[in-house]
Amino acid sequence: MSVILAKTVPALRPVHAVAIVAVGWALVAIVRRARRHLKATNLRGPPRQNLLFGFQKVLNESKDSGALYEQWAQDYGSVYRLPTILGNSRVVLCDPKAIAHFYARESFTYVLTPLNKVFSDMLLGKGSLLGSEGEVHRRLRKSLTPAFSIAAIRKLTSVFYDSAYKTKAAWDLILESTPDGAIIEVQQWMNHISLDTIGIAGFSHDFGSLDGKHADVTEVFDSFSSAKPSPLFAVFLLLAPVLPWLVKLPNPRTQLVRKLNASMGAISNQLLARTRKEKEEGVTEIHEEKSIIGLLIKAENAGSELHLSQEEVLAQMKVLLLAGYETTSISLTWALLELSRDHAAQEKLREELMQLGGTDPTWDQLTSGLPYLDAVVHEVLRLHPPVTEMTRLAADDDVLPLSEPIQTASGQLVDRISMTKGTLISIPMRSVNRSVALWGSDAKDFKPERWIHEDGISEKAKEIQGHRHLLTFIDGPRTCLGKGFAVAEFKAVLSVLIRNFAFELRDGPETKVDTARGVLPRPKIEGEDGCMVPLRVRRLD
Ligand code: HEM
Repeated sequence: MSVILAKTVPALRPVHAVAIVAVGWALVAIVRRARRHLKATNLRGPPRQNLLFGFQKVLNESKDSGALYEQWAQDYGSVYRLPTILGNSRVVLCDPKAIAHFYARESFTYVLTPLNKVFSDMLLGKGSLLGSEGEVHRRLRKSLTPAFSIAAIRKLTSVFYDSAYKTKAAWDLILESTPDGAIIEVQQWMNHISLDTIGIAGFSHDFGSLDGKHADVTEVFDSFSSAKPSPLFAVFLLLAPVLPWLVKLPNPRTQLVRKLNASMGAISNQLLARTRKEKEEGVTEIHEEKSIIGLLIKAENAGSELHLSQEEVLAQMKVLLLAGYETTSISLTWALLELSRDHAAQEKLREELMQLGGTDPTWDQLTSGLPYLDAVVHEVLRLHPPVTEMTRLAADDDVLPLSEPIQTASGQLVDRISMTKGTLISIPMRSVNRSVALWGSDAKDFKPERWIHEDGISEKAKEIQGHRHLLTFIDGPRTCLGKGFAVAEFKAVLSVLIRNFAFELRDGPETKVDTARGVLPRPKIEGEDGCMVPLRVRRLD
């Protein structure tokens, strides 16, 4: 019988397999589209101009994708459908109520896209907070949460100041012989500050980068901004939302991602081995129970409720290195840039800090006693969120409420929209943070005062949920776990630098600032290579 079958049924050739996959894919797409037509709100949106890439190419190549998202929101309403690659589309949410609804359901109804997962696994390995969802995400997050309580961060204040004072000492040395100031590339210094701070605060390890020690990991981070993606990789990136495996194909950018993973893994393994050994030997004072590494090791040995596998422990170490390093150094660099552009704000901040009589702000002053410092920090976080947008996949059908009714494609006014399973949803955080419709006509300006005056923030902006009505740390179950840490570090470091030094743009007030693609977008001077931010720094005695 089997001999007869072998003779009569032709073998499946690769071309047939590809055809079957393609037909299957097309069928799924047709069914999904039919469901969407029947069940989902028929949203308006810009008409497809490029059949292959939709608007994805325009967005990937744009220097200010936030402005594009904002223009479409003006033209088509605060929730709209955006054509993307190969006939696909995503729904863009700019409406505060819809965004709050979305974030409240993140990790369960709205889940990571296949591309999110591929990137996360390539960069951090399997089992990271950033690459997990649902109950697994909840368990991983719970194991780390005690390290980020107010009491735990308060204890770290001296670590933040130590990093700031090491920087001050190094700059004092540079400026000793140049009373009129010297040009200092501040971005690199902010990288050193955030790396050494997360090393000591999180892992009881001094990377020593502020003391001039070389850390492999910073070198790999740095190479991201100097490595231009090849034209082929740019095409892969465009197609990746539909064909995520494309980003795994060998290319210089992917190699860097893997190198960063390996480099963060090597450090994390070293730190874990040392701490495990110390634990065995009973050296408890080095890793307090509530420190990040202490908690991770505790979870590795915990019962089933919180247990973390070795792979998960390692992945969390990498998440914290990445999150603690990139985002904070980018924010500090933007702060120095904005204050170099706006001398009045810089002077006002200095005056507020000087009122403390030459001492460093206490924890209470850092958190609630210095309104202008608080205003500068939140204005920088509003204008320059290091993570600019995110895309997720609807795992279920859902109905999202709206703050204001929108018009559908058939002209109907609706105050809620229906969305079907399988829909891709994007939140353009940077665009919403800077939206004129929400923040008013001065939304694009650096204006710390808006955080101080009673009516400085419009009622519409106040509808945005999330830390201080910003989407910078997103919101909901995945909201940044380190936001208290980040804001306290940001304020402590800025308070020391602004009290002791004056900052100006190297080439005068007209200097144009651009962004370079690092792991995340980083500021740089327009027309210059890499991502350097050279400022004229002067000592204030
Ligand atoms: C200005 C500084 C920072 C900004 C703007 C920021 C922003 C963000 C954002 C947008 C996310 C969500 C990412 C996603 O789900 O795709 C996130 C997650 C996270 N951040 Fe931050 N972050 C900052 C600093 C930090 C620091 C200093 C730490 C730790 C020391 C940290 C730890 C984390 C962790 C652990 C997560 C994952 C949370 C989860 O999935 O449950 N972040 N952060």
